[in-house]
Amino acid sequence: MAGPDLLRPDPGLAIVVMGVSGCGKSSDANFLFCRRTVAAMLAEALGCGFVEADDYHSQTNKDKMSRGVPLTDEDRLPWLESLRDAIRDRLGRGEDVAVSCSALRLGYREVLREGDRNYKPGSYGSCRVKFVCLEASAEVIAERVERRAAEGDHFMPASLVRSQLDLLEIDAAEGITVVDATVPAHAIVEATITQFREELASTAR
Ligand SMILES: Nc1ncnc2c1ncn2[C@@H]1O[C@H](COP(=O)(O)OP(=O)(O)OP(=O)(O)O)[C@@H](O)[C@H]1O
Ligand SMILES: O=C(O)[C@H](O)[C@@H](O)[C@H](O)[C@H](O)CO
Repeated sequence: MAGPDLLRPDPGLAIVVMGVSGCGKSSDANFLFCRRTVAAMLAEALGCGFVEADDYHSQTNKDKMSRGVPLTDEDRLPWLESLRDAIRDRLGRGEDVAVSCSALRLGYREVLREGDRNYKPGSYGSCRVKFVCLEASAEVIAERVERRAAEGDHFMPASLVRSQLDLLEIDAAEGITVVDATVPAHAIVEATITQFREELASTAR
């Protein structure tokens, strides 16, 4: 007879695609003429939910960024907490979820890791919230954001790229995989699924 552990649903896994504005979290992978994010492609491949962090910003935060003023930690906290709650919701139901969020600093990622109710600060390995960081040179990022702003496609101005790059920090102890943001989005998605295959709840097996 199955023991209680076997009757419990698999715990879900949250995979956060992170990095500075313009790194390609919302890459230009065109699918049926729609712009798809790496995280959205990941969600589709896994058959799980998708959370786009930009959708969780208050209008005040968006207006501030549009004016070329970087957000402060105080501006970001309620936004990060709402993302944490969205992650907690999915993991609480035993579901996987793909998230697109800059998550530039360790402190910001710690808020998101609290989406795993069992998370103990610093136990990165056992946390059900994982991060994959897209990285490209400052020149590549600036060029992408300038082009995107010129196309009138996004509220984030190129003038904020420097502040984004200055904030980005990853602690080696976190064990975050840093991915070359100039490779095609589908390759990033495939590598990410391979990396987390064992930990994913019910999909991509
Ligand atoms: N692999 C790529 N090769 C070439 N251009 C890319 C690539 N990935 C993204 N871009 C382009 O770079 C620009 C910025 O990318 P994107 O909007 O995905 O960034 P982002 O990380 O989602 O930024 P933000 O956090 O500001 O939303 C877009 O115009 C996109 O088309
Ligand atoms: O923490 C931040 O400074 C912001 O969240 C930005 O990263 C934006 O969300 C994003 O880059 C614009 O789309």
